[in-house]
Amino acid sequence: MELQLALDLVDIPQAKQLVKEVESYIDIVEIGTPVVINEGLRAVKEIKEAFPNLKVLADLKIMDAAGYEVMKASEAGADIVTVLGVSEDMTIKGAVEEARKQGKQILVDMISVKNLEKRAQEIDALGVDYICVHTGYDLQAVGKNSFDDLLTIKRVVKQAKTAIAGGIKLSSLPEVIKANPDLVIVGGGITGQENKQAAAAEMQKLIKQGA
Ligand SMILES: O=C([C@H](O)CO)[C@H](O)[C@H](O)COP(=O)(O)O
Repeated sequence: MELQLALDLVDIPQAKQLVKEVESYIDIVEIGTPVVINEGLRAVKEIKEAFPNLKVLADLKIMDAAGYEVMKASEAGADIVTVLGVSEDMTIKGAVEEARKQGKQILVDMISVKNLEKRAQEIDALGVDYICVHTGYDLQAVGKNSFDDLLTIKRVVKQAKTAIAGGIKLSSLPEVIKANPDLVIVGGGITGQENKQAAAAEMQKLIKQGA
């Protein structure tokens, strides 16, 4: 099980400082959608250059023109690029095709997917690398989480790795670990803590011990 740090509400210098603090405790650093909106793919490039040993995920949440966008994110240094599960199969196929050409990976974000069980099976058959259940900020604000959704994809996904994102904190991490996803994505659960290094270290410890 891997740990991904999601960076959403920072600029590039703050992102570098944050990653420096926690780099020994994480496997993947996510350049979050708001960072890409504010800073562009330059943020992906600068973080990959500064931390070549970490995998970098570009959270583009692609909805169309995936081949082109995966190509641009790959050129910037992304190892993994996100595409939305609600997009057309053609879009997801285009993303996978380009990722294969570039030697990169695709994570499909299932945010806002209505029939999760059916769509997860369809997307799994398209050859993506990760399928991720995700409760975004707007639903987190009304108390939702993706723990049941994780159990659903764990049951039906056969090829892809499984991932979970959205509001995961140290207190809820043991419940997530019990469901055994391949990837746990944490933003505010680390970046919102006073001692970010301690939070990341504790999360890595729980993940390594399996609870
Ligand atoms: O993808 C995300 C969100 O849509 C904003 O871009 C976050 O990176 C993801 O939710 C993880 O962050 P936390 O919810 O703060 O753990």
